[in-house]
Amino acid sequence: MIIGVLKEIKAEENRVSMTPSGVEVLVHSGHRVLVEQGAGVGSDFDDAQYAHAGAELVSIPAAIYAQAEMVMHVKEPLPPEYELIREGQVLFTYFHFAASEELTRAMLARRAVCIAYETITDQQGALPLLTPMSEIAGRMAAQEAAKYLERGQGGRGILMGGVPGVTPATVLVLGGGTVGAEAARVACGLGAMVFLLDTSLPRLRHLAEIMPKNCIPLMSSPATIRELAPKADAIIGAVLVPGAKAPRLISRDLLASMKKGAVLVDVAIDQGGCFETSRPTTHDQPVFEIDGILHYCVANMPGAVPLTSTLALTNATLPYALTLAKKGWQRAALDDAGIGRGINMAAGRITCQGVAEAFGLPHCPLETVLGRERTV
Ligand SMILES: NC(=O)C1=CN([C@@H]2O[C@H](COP(=O)(O)OP(=O)(O)OC[C@H]3O[C@@H](n4cnc5c(N)ncnc54)[C@H](O)[C@@H]3O)[C@@H](O)[C@H]2O)C=CC1
Ligand SMILES: CC(=O)C(=O)O
Ligand SMILES: [Mg+2]
Repeated sequence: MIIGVLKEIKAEENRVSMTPSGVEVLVHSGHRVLVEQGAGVGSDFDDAQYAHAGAELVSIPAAIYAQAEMVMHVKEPLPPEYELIREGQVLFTYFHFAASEELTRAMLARRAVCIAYETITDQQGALPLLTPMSEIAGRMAAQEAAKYLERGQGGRGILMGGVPGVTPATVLVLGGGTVGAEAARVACGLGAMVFLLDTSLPRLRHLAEIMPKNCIPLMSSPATIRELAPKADAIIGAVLVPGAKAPRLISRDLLASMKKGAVLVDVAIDQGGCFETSRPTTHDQPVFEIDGILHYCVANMPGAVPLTSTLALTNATLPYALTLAKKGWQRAALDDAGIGRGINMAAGRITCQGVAEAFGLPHCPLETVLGRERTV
């Protein structure tokens, strides 16, 4: 298969979808890998390393879109790329379609095969291509909350851990999955008092066993959120219903009950955000203020730590890229239902229910598309 690795064009996105060592494995498995010149620079990989790994360096992204059967990215395609995408071309990247009707309609119109890292599942039902970036974003979320709580950054001016004799910050984490647990762990490590909310009782039981004593796992409910939000110095949004728009857990009205200079970090912004007042921001201007509350809503947080993120991402994506390249997407999806769950769109149809529901568009089961594909 011909595989394309593009340079990311989203603001301050320094990751690349494949390391030189990943390219080497793909090439040794018999595939051609076209890498855009300079694609790895932000992650400290130069063109010579990719050439040494067997990649063909290409200067124009359009030439990669024209030749590659599978294009790998980190973030979703942006408007300048839309018209380069060919019918039936496999795009393998984070899409987060439920957050963008424009992207959804554009990919449908291109009739691309969109395989979303974030909805592929493994045999335990976990999200193996989302998890490493969630680990990073979760840890970062606590760091960013600590930073923006500083007075000079616009925050309340409270130190996460306090000091002996002085109360630490109170942190409310909504969602106790990968992001939430990592955020809570780092906030606890800094010494904060942490409330970690989830709707899954088995998950709360597990969290109660593994988290430190200054973390209190609690059942999430509107009443509990209403009770804790006014006490919080920082709230971290970390909920997920895979493929679907994030549930809205903090309304604008609730902001009025919160402390001025408190910080909201909406990690779930890539699925539309779990605070009513959230809108996506970028690393060059990560925060904005509404009703005296600071909002941090960067949709590609791991892009800020590319030396960690690119390695972690390739560790997770490479086995899937190898399978897709070897078998083709149809066979791969038939053999592994978890890969099938990654296919959000194919043949001009939406095959992920959450995405279809987000915009009231028709859903077509993947089996139907595969049946059609098999007969053409
Ligand atoms: N902004 C960024 O740069 C990044 C964002 N993310 C996003 O962070 C979000 C969380 O990801 P993960 O932790 O990996 O997901 P996860 O699936 O591991 O955890 C989500 C948790 O939310 C819980 N949940 C669902 N509805 C809830 C509700 N109403 N109240 C409380 N808890 C609820 C679930 O039970 C689950 O435990 C996703 O939207 C993901 O895409 C992940 C990485 C980077
Ligand atoms: C998960 C995701 O969207 C990111 O790492 O940017
Ligand atoms: Mg997870």
